[in-house]
Amino acid sequence: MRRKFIVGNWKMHGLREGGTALASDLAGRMLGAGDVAFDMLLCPPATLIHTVVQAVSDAPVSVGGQDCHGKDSGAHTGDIGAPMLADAGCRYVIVGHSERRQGHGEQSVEVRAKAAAAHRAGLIAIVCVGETEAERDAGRAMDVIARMVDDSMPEGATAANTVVAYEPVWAIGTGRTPTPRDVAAMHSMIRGRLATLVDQPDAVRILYGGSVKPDNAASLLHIDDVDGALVGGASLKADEFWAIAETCR
Ligand SMILES: O=C[C@H](O)COP(=O)(O)O
Repeated sequence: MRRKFIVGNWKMHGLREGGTALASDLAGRMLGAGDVAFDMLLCPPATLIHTVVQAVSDAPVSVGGQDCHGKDSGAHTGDIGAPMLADAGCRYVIVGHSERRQGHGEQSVEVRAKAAAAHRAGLIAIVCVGETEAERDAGRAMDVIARMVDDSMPEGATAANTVVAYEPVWAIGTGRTPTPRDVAAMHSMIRGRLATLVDQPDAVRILYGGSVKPDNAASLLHIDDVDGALVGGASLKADEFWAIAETCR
C-alpha cells in the first residue's frame, strides 16, 4: 500500500520570518491532526533549509532540497552537493524539475547523475519529468515521458530511494491541468516503464504536479497510480496546502 505523499516546493520564495511561520504552522497542523493518511515534505530554498528543519523538528514533516549537483563536492560555484543537504537535515531532494531542465539546460543524463548523487548521500530522489505543450499537442507526450523516465533513472533506484513526479510543463503555474483521464494514462504508463528500471516498481510513489489547488486536489489525488502531489504556488499558503493534504484523509 503506497501512502499518499504531499510535497511543497517553495521554489525561490521565502525569507526567514515567513518561512519559519509557514513551516511552524504546518508542523502544528500535523501534530494536531494525529494519524493522517499522508506524508508531508517541505522543500524550501537552500537558505531556509536549516530554519525549516528546526521549525518542524517535533512534527512528522520531512525537509528536502530543490536540486543537487551530480558530484558530491568540488569546484562548482553556487551548487549544492547532496551530502550537504543530508548534513543540513534533508531526507529528500527534487531533481530534474522542468524549471531546472528549461532554465538551466539540464538534460536527463545530468538528472540521472543528480539522482545517483542523492542516493549516495542517503537521500530519496524525487525525479521530475514533464512534456511541453508543443509535445502534447503533437501527440508525443507519452513518448517524451517514457524517454525521460528511462534516461533519468539511475542504477540502483528502488521504491525506497526514489519517487517520480509527473509535471506537465504547460500545467505548472498556469491554472491548467490535464484531464483525470490523461493523468491516469500517463501515471499508468510511467509505472509500467518503472518495471524494467526500478526494484519494486509497484511500491514507487508517483506524484502529479502542475496547478494542484484545493478545488482540484480531490479529483487528481484519487486517480489510480497518483500517489500524491508536488505543489508549487499553493504550498506557500498554509491553508491551501493543508486543504490539499486533507483530501487524502
Ligand atoms: O514543483 C511544483 C510544480 O512546479 C507545480 O507548481 P504549481 O503548483 O505552482 O503549478
